[in-house]
Amino acid sequence: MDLQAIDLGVARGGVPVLEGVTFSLGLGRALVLRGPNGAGKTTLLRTMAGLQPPLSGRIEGAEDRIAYAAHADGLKSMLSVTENLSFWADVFAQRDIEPAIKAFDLTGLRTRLAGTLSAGQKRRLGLARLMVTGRPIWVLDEPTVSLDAASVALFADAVRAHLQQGGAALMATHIDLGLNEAEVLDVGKFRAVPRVSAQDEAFL
Ligand SMILES: Nc1ncnc2c1ncn2[C@@H]1O[C@H](COP(=O)(O)OP(=O)(O)OP(=O)(O)O)[C@@H](O)[C@H]1O
Repeated sequence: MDLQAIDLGVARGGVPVLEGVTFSLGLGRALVLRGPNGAGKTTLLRTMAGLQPPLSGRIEGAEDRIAYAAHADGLKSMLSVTENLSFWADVFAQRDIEPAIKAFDLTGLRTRLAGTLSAGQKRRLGLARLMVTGRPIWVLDEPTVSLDAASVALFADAVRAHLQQGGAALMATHIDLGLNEAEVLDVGKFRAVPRVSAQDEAFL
């Protein structure tokens, strides 16, 4: 089943940010959200991931199918790299963390406490967690922040493999990952129109 946004309205801090957002994301596909800073990409991704309710419209095909990775890595600093991944694998009733360790080049860091990793290494570990969720739809907010060119390439490979295995990815990123499969959605066209209140109309 596709992940669908249907006439979706999203708000931040009580203020409508986007409205009428409609798209469909099929398995095997990637959709990249574009738009300038503050356009509403994070707000839309958080809503799609179920972290906040929509203001209007609806979302189909999301239930228990989304793995979300945001700016904050949310790693357990006093657990090692393998312990962090095993913890997440347990949460999602998965077992094998080896493909994730390999895909994100974490082999030499297995026993390191997550709190001692560099920013880019933490990011790699945060993204590796996606693979141990077993969830088909990855929702990613600026996944390449702190990553060097080699790590961006690893990440792009992991997304490509995920799509080839029948997964899907919805992401906000300012950089081109070189994913031929990716479609682009400019959120600017869904910008919410500021409402003129009834009180203001008396002064027109
Ligand atoms: N807690 C908050 N309260 C009120 N407004 C907020 C809050 N957080 C964000 N906003 C505003 O909501 C709007 C949408 O922000 P959002 O983070 O979704 O944009 P974005 O497209 O992801 O931006 P960026 O590319 O900078 O990450 C912005 O105008 C932002 O200032």
